[in-house]
Amino acid sequence: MKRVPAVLKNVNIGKCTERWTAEYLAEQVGNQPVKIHVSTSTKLDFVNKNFLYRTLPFGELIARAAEEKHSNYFLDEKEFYYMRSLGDDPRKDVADIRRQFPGLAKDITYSDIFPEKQFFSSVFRIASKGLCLWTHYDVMDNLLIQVKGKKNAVLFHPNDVSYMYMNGDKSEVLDVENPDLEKYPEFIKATKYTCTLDSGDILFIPALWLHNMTSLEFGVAVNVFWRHLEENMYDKKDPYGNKDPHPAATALTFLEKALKTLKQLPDDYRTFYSKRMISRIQDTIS
Ligand SMILES: O=C(O)CCC(=O)C(=O)O
Ligand SMILES: [Fe+2]
Repeated sequence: MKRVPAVLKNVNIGKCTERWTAEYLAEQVGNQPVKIHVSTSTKLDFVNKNFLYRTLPFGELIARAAEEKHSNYFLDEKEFYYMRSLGDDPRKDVADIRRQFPGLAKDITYSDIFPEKQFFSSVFRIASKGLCLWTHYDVMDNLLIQVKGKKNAVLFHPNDVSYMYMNGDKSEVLDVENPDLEKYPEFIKATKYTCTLDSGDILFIPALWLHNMTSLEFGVAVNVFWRHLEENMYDKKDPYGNKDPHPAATALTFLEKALKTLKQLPDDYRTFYSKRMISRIQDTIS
């Protein structure tokens, strides 16, 4: 399989496309508590933390995420909601819709695009209309199944990562449509790939491709992550599927150590040796 992003249309994903109305979801799942992000802004900002973590009964979350003005709210009658499902023990376990939402899992079939033994997690996602999740990368290959609601997706090739002002797995450029180019001048060099997903569409997001999503309508999605590399490459304690593969994580730690070590030198020497290091790294890039 060619590992480039693609939108798959007209794939049979089961009964979910007809069944998953807000009412049906609430009825099937009931009132089990779910962790959510709540914000008065549509653009979640992980730098300035413009959102709260809260817990709601699932039925209540669905009702609120499907409406635009709320009579019950945390911050404001027009607040926005985002749910990303978690594992049984969120610090250790990965999300698996078959375990946390068995009443819904029966309605969705993901195609046999990868062998079950490479399965990593399946994440149930609910979003208010308008909500935009920050640009980030995941370390697994991913099928994002947009069951209900239109969604805009923006993707960037992994080779553009140096223009993305990364902070761990997230980009500090929060508004990729109107970026602050004084603060992020290199971002202009990044190529944006965009698409709109309709209800029932599937987006293939290969590992390391940066992406962000904006829900144009109340959105219900399930995404499935699976391993592309050998199992032993991945961090065993990675509930979100965003920890860098072992060799990458180790190399990044060495780099931080190297930078700290160079600090012992006066500026002109540090610059000289930094440039030598950059040349060595440059040589390894294919
Ligand atoms: O659809 C979303 O809200 C985010 C999806 C995402 O980041 C993913 O599937 O990896
Ligand atoms: Fe993602």
